[in-house]
Amino acid sequence: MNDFIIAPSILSADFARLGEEVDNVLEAGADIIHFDVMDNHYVPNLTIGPMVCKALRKHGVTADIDVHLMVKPVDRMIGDFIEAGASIITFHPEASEHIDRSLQMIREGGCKAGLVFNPATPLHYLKHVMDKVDMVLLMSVNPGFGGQSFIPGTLDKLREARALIDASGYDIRLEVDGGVSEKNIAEIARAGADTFVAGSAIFGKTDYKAVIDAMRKELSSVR
Ligand SMILES: O=C(CO)[C@@H](O)[C@H](O)COP(=O)(O)O
Ligand SMILES: [Fe+2]
Repeated sequence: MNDFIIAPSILSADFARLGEEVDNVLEAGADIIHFDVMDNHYVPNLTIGPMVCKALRKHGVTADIDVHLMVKPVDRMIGDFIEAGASIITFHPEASEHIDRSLQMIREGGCKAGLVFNPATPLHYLKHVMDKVDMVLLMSVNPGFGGQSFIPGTLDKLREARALIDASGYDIRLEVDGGVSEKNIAEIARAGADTFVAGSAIFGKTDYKAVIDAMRKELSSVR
């Protein structure tokens, strides 16, 4: 994977033209596709499931699909998304009865595994599973909706997560999700993130390439 990864969240795409939207954003320079799964139980919203992931694969999408599970319980969805062609599957530790088992299920299915931390969820869930995660995802908004404002306290939490990852010696990506735009992406990268989810900042504009290029320009000043 690239040093910095830009992952547009299709939550803000036009669902009536989803295949075309995904093609267009990849053509515009996105690295992977962020796929938000909400169940109206763990979070107060309802979105898309494994059938849509499978349909994108059938449509011809070959880029990595980064599935962010906001569902409870999680394990049944893990199997379904492995089967549907997910590349990365992340879940919220509070939503799993057995975090270690859920992580193992993801890797055994051939996908990369990750844990997602809400703004108020402590990072201590990572302590005993560092060897089983490929991705740590910090939410910079409360999960459930696109278009919210970045919570500034996430920057300190990113620094804390970066230190834990570096000290572990494992190859783990640090992703941030919520309120990311070309205006704050450099500051977020300086705090330690290497993977950036952006929904409304990209799909809310007509020229996806211009936004992604602007993000890359900002990131080039960081490393
Ligand atoms: O997981 C979520 C929201 O729960 C996100 O992936 C959002 O879709 C990000 O949207 P923006 O804040 O970038 O508009
Ligand atoms: Fe997300």
